[in-house]
Amino acid sequence: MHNKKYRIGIIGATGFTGSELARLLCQHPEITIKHITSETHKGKLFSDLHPQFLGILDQQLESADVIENSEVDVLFLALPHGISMDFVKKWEHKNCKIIDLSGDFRLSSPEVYKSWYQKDHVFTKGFENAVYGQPELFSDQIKNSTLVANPGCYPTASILSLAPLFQSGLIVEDSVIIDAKSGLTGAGVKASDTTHFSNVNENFKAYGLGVHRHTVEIEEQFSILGKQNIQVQFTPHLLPVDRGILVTAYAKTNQKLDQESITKIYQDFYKEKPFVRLRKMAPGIKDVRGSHYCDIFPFWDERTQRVIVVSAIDNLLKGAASQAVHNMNLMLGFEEKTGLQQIPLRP
Ligand SMILES: NC(=O)C1=CN([C@@H]2O[C@H](COP(=O)(O)OP(=O)(O)OC[C@H]3O[C@@H](n4cnc5c(N)ncnc54)[C@H](OP(=O)(O)O)[C@@H]3O)[C@@H](O)[C@H]2O)C=CC1
Ligand SMILES: CC(=O)N[C@@H](CCC(=O)OP(=O)(O)O)C(=O)O
Repeated sequence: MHNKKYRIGIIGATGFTGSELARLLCQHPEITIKHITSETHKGKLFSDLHPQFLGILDQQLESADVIENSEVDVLFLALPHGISMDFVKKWEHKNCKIIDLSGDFRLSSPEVYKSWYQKDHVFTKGFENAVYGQPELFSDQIKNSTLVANPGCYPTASILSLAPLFQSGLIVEDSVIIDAKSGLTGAGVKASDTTHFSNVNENFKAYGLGVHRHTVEIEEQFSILGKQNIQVQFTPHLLPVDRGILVTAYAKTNQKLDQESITKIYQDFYKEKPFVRLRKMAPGIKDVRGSHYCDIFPFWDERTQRVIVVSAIDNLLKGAASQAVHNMNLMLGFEEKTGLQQIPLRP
């Protein structure tokens, strides 16, 4: 393992996405994990915190400060938004590629960031070279980038659900409604009232109505694809399951379509995208659980003359960690599927 070529650091390895990154990267043939960090648990072994790694990754957790003078080829930031930007700033002059899993560099400007995250950005220069890391849309830019802003989980499922229709110019601009549901790991490893067992178990509720920060992330990407300013109605919901996101997206089109034509548009758009699978019926979250796949079913409703697209991802993988590894593969010039061919875990 130690003669592998590329050295990796994971900052924030104790969180949900950080430990998923470690799981994927342990099995990646081209890299070696040089550093994994934690502030709260520094000094402990990773496998003491996460027993599933016993005998596989018994590496010591270090403080992020300690590794500042070390050399790595790729640094993954699996940190809360508002904190990642400090690290990007600190590592600016290092000769290493950064993949940030937070929302700190996903938006178009520090001003947009401030209005949706209610926080001043401390590293506005980062917006000049950050690339939005959606491999199905921006693989050429990702290949040449040094700072990738890994997309959010809801945005990944939402953007992939309607991208082919926006790109084809077929969507009526103010008609999009995105109804999204996420498993609990989307809320991070720290327990809260929202994630308390009795508040979640056998419950199901909407949150963030009209104000969720992923709304603007989705709108900005649709605006790029559709070449006009797009607004969407986006409502997230909390599902009482560990992992998974299901998006149901509704839109009006400016031309009459039918099932055959809509299927063809999606087949053409995703024909060389190995991790988007087009389905013949609506997918469920278990169909993609534990994998890097995004399953999509585009449906034309002849009666209402509306398109309904259902997409499913694993929020911790295609919505975060495996998407970050996909971006790393592109940035380092590996075959894009390397280390990412896990078969979904059912039942
Ligand atoms: N969960 C999900 O489904 C998704 C998450 N994301 C994004 O990915 C990022 C990580 O998410 P997730 O893994 O869920 O988050 P978690 O809350 O599970 O983990 C975050 C980790 O960051 C570390 N951390 C917190 N504060 C600091 C700090 N001040 N300095 C250094 N380290 C710190 C903590 O480790 P320690 O206390 O050990 O130092 C913690 O384990 C977030 O920005 C999130 O929004 C994106 C898409 C999906
Ligand atoms: C279920 C749940 O709480 N999900 C999180 C989003 C997941 C996430 O971490 O997204 P970012 O990377 O953009 O922060 C939320 O709604 O805030």
